[in-house]
Amino acid sequence: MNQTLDEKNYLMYINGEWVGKDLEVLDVVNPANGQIVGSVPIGGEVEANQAIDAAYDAFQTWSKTTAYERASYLKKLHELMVEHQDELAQIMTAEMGKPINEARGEVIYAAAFLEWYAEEGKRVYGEILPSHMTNKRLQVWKRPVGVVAAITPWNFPAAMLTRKMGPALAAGCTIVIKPSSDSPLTAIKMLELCEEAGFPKGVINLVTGSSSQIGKAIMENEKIRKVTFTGSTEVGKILIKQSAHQVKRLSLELGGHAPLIVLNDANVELAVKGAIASKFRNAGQTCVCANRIYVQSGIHDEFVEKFSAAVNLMKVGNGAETEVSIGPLINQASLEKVSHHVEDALSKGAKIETGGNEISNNGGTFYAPTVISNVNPSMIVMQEETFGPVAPIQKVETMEEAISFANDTPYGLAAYVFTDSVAKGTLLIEQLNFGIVGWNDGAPSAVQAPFGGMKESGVGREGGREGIEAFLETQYVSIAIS
Ligand SMILES: NC(=O)c1ccc[n+]([C@@H]2O[C@H](COP(=O)([O-])OP(=O)(O)OC[C@H]3O[C@@H](n4cnc5c(N)ncnc54)[C@H](O)[C@@H]3O)[C@@H](O)[C@H]2O)c1
Ligand SMILES: O=C[C@H](O)CS(=O)(=O)O
Repeated sequence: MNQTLDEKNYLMYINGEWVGKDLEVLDVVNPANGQIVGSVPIGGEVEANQAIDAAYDAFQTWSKTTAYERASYLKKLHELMVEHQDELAQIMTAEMGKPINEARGEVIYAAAFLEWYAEEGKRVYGEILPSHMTNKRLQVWKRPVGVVAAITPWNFPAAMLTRKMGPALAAGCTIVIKPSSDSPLTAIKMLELCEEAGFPKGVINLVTGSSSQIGKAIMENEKIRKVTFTGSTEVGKILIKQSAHQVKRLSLELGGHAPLIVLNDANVELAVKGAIASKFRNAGQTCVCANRIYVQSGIHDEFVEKFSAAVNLMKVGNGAETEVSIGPLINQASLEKVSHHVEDALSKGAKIETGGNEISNNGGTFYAPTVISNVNPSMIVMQEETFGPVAPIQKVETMEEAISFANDTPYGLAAYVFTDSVAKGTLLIEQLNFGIVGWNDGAPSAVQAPFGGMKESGVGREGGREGIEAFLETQYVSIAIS
């Protein structure tokens, strides 16, 4: 079934059927101009449990297929994503504002998880253990954990979906997906491609609507053995509490507050380029983007000047225009939060180097790419996730001072260091409490690498070998042979 972008009413996908046409609908709004680009059914507990039942029934068969059979479906879906790259990117830009070139890149990055895990599923090895007794044989098996619920955020609507779907399906699990109500259309298009790829009914299901009701059903239905969540730390903590009564397996990819450290011996041009790449991706609405920048005093003024000059070249506008590099924030609440962070910083002595203002443009929620200097730790922008195009810069005297400031946060997702000294870079990595570190690299994410955070940035990893372990249970078997 093909629902083009201009069709207003999209549907959910449960047990191989497009359903929900009689339900109340939720409008999806383009943040660049406030126009409605589609509507989705407001599903709740009933629809969520129908999807869970379908996934449970399908698991009985899907879990018994070979990794090679499952890989063939995943590779077909990968091909379809690449084939439909432009359409997926246009839907993504229309519903959440990401500049079209970034959206196109996300589609390919997202598809890569399917291709990588299609192969990784074939390498889920067990073990034969040396026995301690002549009459025993010891084995270790890896089993699919069961029915998985995946709850995804709005900011990377394709990649956060395939980073879960890929390993879960490759491991032999079936899945119920709940996308963000801010960006459900990308997920719906993905399910159309899943249907085209020929996945058996019930293996992949999509429910849209009330996050609290759908979440309640997910956390209360015993058929769900694993919940994989990507989103804010606040919601992650709710899910941790809800998971306790059934000891549901959880993977949590949560919020971040990345420090970016530039030492005196850094290549300044490279540091500026890396800081731009990290900070302004998706208009700063990225979990791993630099949220605070610490620059050593010896090159501070040069960095601020060159960084601000580069930011001034950025074009703000509707992401559908290829020359636009900064799209809108996802909604009015996000715009107000970003404004509040900047106003708070200014009230505490920060200086605007460039930007610092909302942009009124055709009804969209735009904020100018902004650089503020003379910041200090008392400012909200240096403590809470801004999730916007604001780069606060604090001058530091020593590397040790930078490390102390960098680690002074409940988050531990990503950090960035720019130095050409192997000794200093090594010491920085060893002392920074973050799950992902870019050394002279503002864009470290890769499908083959473990992605995830320490402290309140999450539990577990997605991507890489660890990413499929999240969907497996280990079973130890002791066989007495006489
Ligand atoms: N660590 C990562 O890999 C990663 C990746 C992307 C985004 N994020 C984080 O996600 C946040 C931005 O995404 P967001 O605004 O969509 O986050 P969010 O926490 O508001 O929502 C995430 C998902 O959870 C759902 N949800 C909300 N309340 C729920 C509840 N009570 N029960 C069940 N589901 C519920 C939402 O509908 C959405 O689908 C930021 O904090 C960002 O740092 C982290
Ligand atoms: O927003 C969070 C994403 O996980 C960022 S990335 O695309 O994985 O780098």
